[in-house]
Formats: sequence, structure tokens, C-alpha cells
Amino acid sequence: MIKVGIVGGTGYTGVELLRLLSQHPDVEVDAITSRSEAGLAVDELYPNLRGHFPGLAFSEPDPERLGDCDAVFFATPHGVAHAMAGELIGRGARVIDLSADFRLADADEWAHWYGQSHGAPDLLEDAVYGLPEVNRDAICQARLIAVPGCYPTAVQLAALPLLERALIDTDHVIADCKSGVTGAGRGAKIGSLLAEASESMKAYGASGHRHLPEIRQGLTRAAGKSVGLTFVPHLTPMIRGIHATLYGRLTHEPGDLQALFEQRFKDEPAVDVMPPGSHPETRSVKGTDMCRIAVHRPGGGDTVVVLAVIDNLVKGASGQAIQNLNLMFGFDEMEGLYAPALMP
Ligand SMILES: NC(=O)C1=CN([C@@H]2O[C@H](COP(=O)(O)OP(=O)(O)OC[C@H]3O[C@@H](n4cnc5c(N)ncnc54)[C@H](OP(=O)(O)O)[C@@H]3O)[C@@H](O)[C@H]2O)C=CC1
Ligand SMILES: CC(=O)N[C@@H](CCC(=O)OP(=O)(O)O)C(=O)O
Repeated sequence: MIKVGIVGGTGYTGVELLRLLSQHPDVEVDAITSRSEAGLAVDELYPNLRGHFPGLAFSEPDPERLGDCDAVFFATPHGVAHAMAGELIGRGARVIDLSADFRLADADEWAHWYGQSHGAPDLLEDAVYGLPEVNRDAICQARLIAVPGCYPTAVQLAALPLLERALIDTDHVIADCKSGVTGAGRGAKIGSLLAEASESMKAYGASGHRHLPEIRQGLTRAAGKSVGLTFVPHLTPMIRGIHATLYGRLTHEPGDLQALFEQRFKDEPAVDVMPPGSHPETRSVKGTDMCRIAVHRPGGGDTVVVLAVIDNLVKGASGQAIQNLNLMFGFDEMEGLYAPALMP
């Protein structure tokens, strides 16, 4: 049994960590922080957890208590892990950061996209990008994990088989993506109001979203050369879910694309390549750590279209964070993550 702490327990990714960890046989949640709700029992704020964490209450972040944990999750806004991760690692805890603080290898690029200077550039060398489908061995040894963003998870999984085999034009990759409203977090925002977000859909960040450099970094690593990416996210009227549609132009005859995808992901417990002709739905992954993928080649032409769906709060955040924890501590990679999606 290991002890974990969660910094930022009142947000959507924090409560999703608790929901998933309630099913984990080898993990005890020892500390969960919130400055605004300190003293409140977690099941008073989240009654779905009643009976699962008796006696667990939110407390102020305390480095000494958190540092005593085997692992600490950060489910906090950008910049918070910069300030605390170094001290916790120094006290012996392993850190799994759900924010973007350690996702970009270049501190100046991070500062450009996040509008503040990087608070812990000295830790970047130790940070491992927590996409198990790419970095499994490094994750097992890591002391600091940068859990990938939600859009970057879906887009990279869709593109990896094509880029690793140099099958598409790397100058012109297009990722057209849709997200549910929980992607914007639990904080009150006008754009997340029912009357604003329901029965409507809109693109945003079309001329530059902060996930663009993160996706580009991952695709460039996969291709072994720089990738020209157009990424356009959209807000859609659903609560959870990411749908990514990736378009690539084939540079030569690729062989059997379905077999390529099946082969690439055959040993991946969190990726499901659907049968030929499939159109995966976000509801088929709701509440799960699964990415479902389908590959199409319309009319047998030179465009390949890959469809990928995930739950932004699970494979796009808290589930993937637990997948990383399982690898770091030698547990079954999908421990606590096996339940299928709710249907309907
Ligand atoms: N929502 C999503 O789909 C995804 C989110 N993420 C990322 O995960 C992180 C958390 O997102 P989400 O769950 O939506 O969280 P929210 O932004 O809704 O909640 C943030 C939590 O952090 C705490 N917090 C805020 N500021 C500080 C601080 N300075 N020090 C300590 N704690 C602080 C808050 O509690 P209090 O202020 O009371 O201390 C709260 O519990 C973000 O970085 C987000 O970008 C990643 C992937 C997907
Ligand atoms: C719908 C929506 O607003 N989505 C968020 C991305 C989700 C998220 O929280 O991204 P991180 O994984 O990088 O934290 C956005 O566009 O900024």
C-alpha cells in the first residue's frame, strides 16, 4: 500500500482522481488540499464519494505532510507545481503533475505560451512526459511526471503510427478537435454557463492555442523532424469528451493502414483500434482511461483520416495520471482503471 497526496482536490481533475483511486487496492489517499475549502470533509463537497474516504478532509497545502507521501498529484492551475515540486521531490515524494508546468522541454517556449516566466527550469531535465504509449520505460524510473494535456493525448495517439513510419507529409498535418465543457475546469466562467455552451458550438484558439507547441513537440519526436501542424480546438455542448480528427497526406503507398494501427497498439492497454469503417463516439469512453481510434482512407485517395476519442478527465488527465502512478510503483498499469464506459 502506498500513500498519496493530492494538491488541488476541489477541481474536476481532483475529484476524478478520488473517484478512480477509490477503486485502487494499493493506494491510500493521505492528504488532499484546498485553501478555500480547508476543513471540509471531501464527501460533503462531493457526495458521490460518501463511504469511500471516511475521515478525509481538505487541508491547506503542507509540504511536510505532502513530502511524507510516496507520490503527490498536482491537480492545480499552471505555475503551482513549479513552486512546490522541487521541495516535495527533495523530501522523497514522486510528483505527478496534471498541469502543463513541465510538459514543454523549453522553458522560454513555456513562458511564451503561458504568459509567465517558468518557475522551475532546473527541474525540466528530470521531467518525463507521461504518455505511456511513448515513454513507458522512462515513466517507470521517473521522479517527476508531466501528464500530457487532453487534446495532446488524443492527437498524438492518432498520429503516432503514421509519423513513426514516415507515411505522411510532415509539413501539413491537421488536427481538428472538439472538447466537452469540463475541459475548461470547474471555475466559474461565462463561456461555461449552460445558456452559453449548450445548443451551440464554436472554435477557439484557431490562430494559436497553448496545446499547439505541446502537440508539435510530441509529433516532432515521433517523426524525427519538425512537423507543421494546424490545430483548431472547438467547444461542444457535452460535459466530458474529446474528439480529434487528424488529416494527413500520404506521401507514398502505405500498405494496410488498419494493420499498421493494430500492430502499433496491440500491447497498449489504454488504446483500442476499432474495426475498419468505425466511427468512435465520445460516449464509448466516458469515465474510462481508454482511447478508441479508427483509421480511414476516403475513396482510397491520398488523404488519411484518423478519428480518436478520449474522456478529457480520464485518459486526458486523471486516469492517465494513475496509469503513470501504476507504472512508477510497479502495479498493474491499469489498476483502478478497468471499468467500461457508462452506456447510454
Ligand atoms: N479539466 C480538464 O479536462 C483537464 C485539466 N487539466 C489540468 O489539470 C489542472 C487542474 O484542472 P481542474 O481540475 O480543471 O482544476 P481547477 O482549475 O478547477 O481547480 C484547481 C484546484 O487547484 C487548487 N489551487 C488553485 N490555486 C492554487 C494554489 N496557488 N496553490 C494550491 N492549490 C491551488 C484549487 O483549490 P484552492 O484554490 O481552494 O486551493 C482547486 O482545488 C489544470 O492545470 C488543468 O489545466 C489537464 C487535463 C484536462
Ligand atoms: C474546453 C477547454 O477550455 N479546454 C482547455 C484545455 C483543457 C485543459 O485543461 O488542458 P490542460 O490539459 O493543458 O490543462 C483549453 O482549451 O485551454
